[in-house]
Amino acid sequence: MHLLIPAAGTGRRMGSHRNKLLLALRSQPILSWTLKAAEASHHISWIGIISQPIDWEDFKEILAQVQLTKPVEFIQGGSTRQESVYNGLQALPDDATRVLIHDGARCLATADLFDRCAEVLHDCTGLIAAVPVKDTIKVVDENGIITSTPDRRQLWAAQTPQGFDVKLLKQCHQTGISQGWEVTDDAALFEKCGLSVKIVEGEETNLKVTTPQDLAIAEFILTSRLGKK
Ligand SMILES: Nc1ccn([C@@H]2O[C@H](COP(=O)(O)OP(=O)(O)OP(=O)(O)O)[C@@H](O)[C@H]2O)c(=O)n1
Ligand SMILES: C[C@](O)(CO)[C@H](O)COP(=O)(O)O
Repeated sequence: MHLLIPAAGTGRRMGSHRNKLLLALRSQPILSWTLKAAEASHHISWIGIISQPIDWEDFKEILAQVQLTKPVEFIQGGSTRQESVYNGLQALPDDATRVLIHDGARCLATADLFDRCAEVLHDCTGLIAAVPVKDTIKVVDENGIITSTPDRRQLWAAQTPQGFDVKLLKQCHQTGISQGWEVTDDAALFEKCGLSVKIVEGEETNLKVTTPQDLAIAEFILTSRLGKK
């Protein structure tokens, strides 16, 4: 199974002056943790890191340190996540029929989650990892007034990995470009094209490191998982 890792962001919400994936989490760059999980997955056989050339030197150092046994390629990122994934899809090897896409910033995803998604992807053309929403969610208008309270039983928080049939996802991205759609994940393109996307139970700990608070929480989760050493 081929894996694309969008890693070309800037970390604006982190307030970081560099790519946030270079920030340390338990003394190792955030991206190292994502790569270690991908390395430990039984199903992933090829990794494409979608990233900006300015980060390539640092990312190469991370690769040297993590000592991946799987083939890795750098793919130039775009100015949005959507553009970055588009570039990643064009760079996939010809034999890639299914692809998993996993944010570099979701550095706590386990190898087990990658493997469960890869297994489900044999029998469907679109899936995402997601968890049921625990909060009561309010829909609010521009005046700050609640307009509705959706039934929580139908709400799931989207995560990555997200997995797709490569040919279909390429078509959806192409349609997205021609229609001017701007989306935050690939499942949204699939949905807008009328294609079905299956939910795979994600992991509560699979947070996206977006803000300094997330980094502190990730540190806590990793320390509980690995011990204090
Ligand atoms: N042009 C972009 C923007 C984002 N990403 C990647 O998409 C994932 C999810 O994006 P996000 O957490 O929003 O990362 P940033 O764009 O770095 O953060 P921010 O939006 O706060 O600037 C990250 O792994 C990020 O590196 C990407 O590959 N290309
Ligand atoms: C793909 C994603 O991680 C799913 O939760 C997310 O949509 C990435 O974009 P965001 O704008 O940082 O939420």
